[in-house]
Amino acid sequence: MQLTANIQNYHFDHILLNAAGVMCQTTTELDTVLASDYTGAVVTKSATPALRAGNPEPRYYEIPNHLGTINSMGLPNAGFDYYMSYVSEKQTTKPIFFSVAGLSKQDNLDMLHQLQDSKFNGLVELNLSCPNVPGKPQTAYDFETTEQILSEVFTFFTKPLGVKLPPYFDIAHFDMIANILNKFPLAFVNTINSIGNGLVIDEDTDTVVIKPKSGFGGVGGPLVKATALANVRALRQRLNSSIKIIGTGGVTTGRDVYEHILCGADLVEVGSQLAIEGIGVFERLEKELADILTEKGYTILDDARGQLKTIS
Ligand SMILES: O=C1NC(=O)NC(C(=O)O)N1
Repeated sequence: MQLTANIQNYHFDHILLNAAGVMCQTTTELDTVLASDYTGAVVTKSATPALRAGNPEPRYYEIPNHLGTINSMGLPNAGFDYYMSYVSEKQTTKPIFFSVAGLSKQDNLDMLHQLQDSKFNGLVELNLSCPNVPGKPQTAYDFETTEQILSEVFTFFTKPLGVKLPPYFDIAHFDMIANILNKFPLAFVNTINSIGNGLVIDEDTDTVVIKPKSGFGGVGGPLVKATALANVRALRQRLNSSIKIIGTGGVTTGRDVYEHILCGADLVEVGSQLAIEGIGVFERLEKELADILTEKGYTILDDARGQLKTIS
């Protein structure tokens, strides 16, 4: 079974990888994802210019009954230079995605200038959708600002760049963000980030389950799958074919991976379920996906990609 994908001249022998934020904050975690025989790549924790402790704990919670997760990490990370030295020294045949999440436009421009001027030969993910920095909006919900940032970025950035988007919930917004993104030579779009500012209550104590922002946090896992699939499908239908799609959100089984592929995803990321199950999730998901493809008569993944049927 051929389970491969390409983004520009990057080839992926496997289509699964971690979602930024999960199992990617330290060199040990990054090495663990890279070393797996069932991942096609790794993405770093979204870096800010300086090291960040992030939000106060508790800031992560696994919702009972396998419903998913809620988090308000607040971009804790070892700082841009830490990840730059990791990617500069790392010998690997697997592509690396370097994720950046500046707290301002200037932060993002500064980090992208450093990446542009560096020897880094992987792909860059501009995270425009973190919902958990108190007082900061999710940039990609502001269409004008998003277009302005991308306009400035592409005056100098020539390496493969993609954006990590928040979920959209309105067809008009799918149209608006796609019209903006199609103006730029993006290598990929990664959709979705967690569904921002959800609220989960502990049924024993009638208390919120995370401390930051009085309990409001990004929701991931099974609870977000329908929204994740819709965003992959809607953007695939609207974006230029040169812009590849990374599908993220709600993946706990090979069937979920397959549904992201049906909607048009080229690569599929695993966040909550990786945090819950550990590195072994990738082998399980790939085997389950391969079984589904075989059952449906496919021998290569490409033939299933985008083949979602509608009702005529
Ligand atoms: O972009 C992000 N999405 C999340 O759900 N959480 C993290 C974070 O809070 O650092 N960042």
